[in-house]
Amino acid sequence: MTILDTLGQNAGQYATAALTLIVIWQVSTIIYNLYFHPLRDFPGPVLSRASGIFWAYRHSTGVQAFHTQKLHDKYGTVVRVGPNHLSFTDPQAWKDIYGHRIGSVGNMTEMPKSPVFVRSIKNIPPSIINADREEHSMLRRALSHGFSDSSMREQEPLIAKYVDLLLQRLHQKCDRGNEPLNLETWYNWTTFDVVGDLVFGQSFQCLEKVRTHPWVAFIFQSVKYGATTVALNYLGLSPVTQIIFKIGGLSAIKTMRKYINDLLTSRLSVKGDRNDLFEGIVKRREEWNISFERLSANAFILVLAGSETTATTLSGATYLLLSHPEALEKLQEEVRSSFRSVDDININSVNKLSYMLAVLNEALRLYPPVTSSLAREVPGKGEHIAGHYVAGGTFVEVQHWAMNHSKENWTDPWTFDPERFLADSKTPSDNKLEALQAFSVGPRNCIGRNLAYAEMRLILARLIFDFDMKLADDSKRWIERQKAFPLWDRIPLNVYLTPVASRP
Ligand code: HEM
Repeated sequence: MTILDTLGQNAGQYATAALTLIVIWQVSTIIYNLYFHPLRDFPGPVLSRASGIFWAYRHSTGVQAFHTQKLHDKYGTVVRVGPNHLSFTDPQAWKDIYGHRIGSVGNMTEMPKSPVFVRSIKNIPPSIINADREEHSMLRRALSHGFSDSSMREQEPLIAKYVDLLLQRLHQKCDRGNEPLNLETWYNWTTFDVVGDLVFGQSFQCLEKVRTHPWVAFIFQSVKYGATTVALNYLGLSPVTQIIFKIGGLSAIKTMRKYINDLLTSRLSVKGDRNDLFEGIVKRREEWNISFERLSANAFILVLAGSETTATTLSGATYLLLSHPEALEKLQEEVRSSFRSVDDININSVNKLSYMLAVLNEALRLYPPVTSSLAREVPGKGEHIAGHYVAGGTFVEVQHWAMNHSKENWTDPWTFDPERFLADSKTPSDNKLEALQAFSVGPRNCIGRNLAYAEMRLILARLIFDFDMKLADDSKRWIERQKAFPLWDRIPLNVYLTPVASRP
């Protein structure tokens, strides 16, 4: 026998041994997950309890949130969606998972976010969304003034400028109701321009130039890509994620960084105070020694969080209204009887539109901008969540999509019914309104909530005041045809707009 033969034989034996070890490891993991894991008594489908691969696959293909909702329908308010992962639809879970925690394990004031879900790429500097607790509370304090009511009053003329421009463009382009317009894009351009100005001191000129800025496309690509990296990390393949990022993501990030860096440099050169969303961080830049990269990461997150979500809700509300003529009629009646002219419509006056608020809340329920993926990791030895004892190290979450469509929380959960949110509604209802927490709760909840409502009310009021709207045939079943990563992969929402003044 030659040396080569012996080597070949050995290589074959090593490969067989390695394969056998992998199979034994996989089988024992599955047996452990099913029969010995601390979560073994929680209900869920056998495949999800046995391996994380099914959750990871669904997450990366944009269908995970929909599947989890179906599991809740079948198994109840708590479901084991992965071997080490529970999803809850009991509203109490909002407080137990995301709420402030006083005197809890290890002096922790919050249940921490897991790097698996929020820091899938290690090389990208953290921002407010994924910073650790200390850095997060510093950033949050610094930003809070820019999001206060008094700041919003100062920011109103800037917001109104873009809303005016949106309306002007829609009048120019609508061809008196003969040319359908993709409102999903128009909303996105508007919210993007507004937040661009509120962060960088200049808009992305989407409305001005009637074109999508490369950032808009990049933001969504990064969200989709993020779902895949989370899925890989979920399976313990973080090193693969880092390699894929180095090969594919790095050059895209570099291109985007150039855009951000130019805008940021120009923002940092502004002399004196600018009462916008970013001023609080800019002011403390030197005192806290915040690097340019960290500033840039926070600016990116503010633009993403402040544009996508608001545009999504406006699109969802418009679609749902146009698919429910009786609700549209009520809203038209409310808006058109409340104002004599467009000059009366402002952030203060739209606050009084109670039916509009109910419409927006119902849209946030049926089409939540963040469908899922706000997972936290149970600290210490374990915690009680919605009456269940959950072992330390478990991923726990409330998924908006599942919570908002739960038959335990809502009467007719799939029906668009804004009335359920009206306090003076005479109809008896079993709706648990506290189940809707579109902006999350606790120390990491949405800091932009008031801004979002102000922007959405203003834009919707202006549209309803100026136009009659009709959904184009190609935009029927608009929600059902989309995927979520876990932000929506929105498809065009084509609408015919007829100026009210030009109606025969
Ligand atoms: C309908 C509109 C919006 C919805 C539904 C929404 C929803 C949310 C949710 C669910 C979170 C928690 C994320 C987490 O736990 O990881 C969040 C965080 C955040 N949102 Fe919003 N958001 C909206 C609009 C806005 C706007 C207009 C801004 C302004 C820039 C904004 C800025 C932020 C920021 C900075 C955070 C991180 C807060 C922190 O970690 O302390 N959001 N948002």
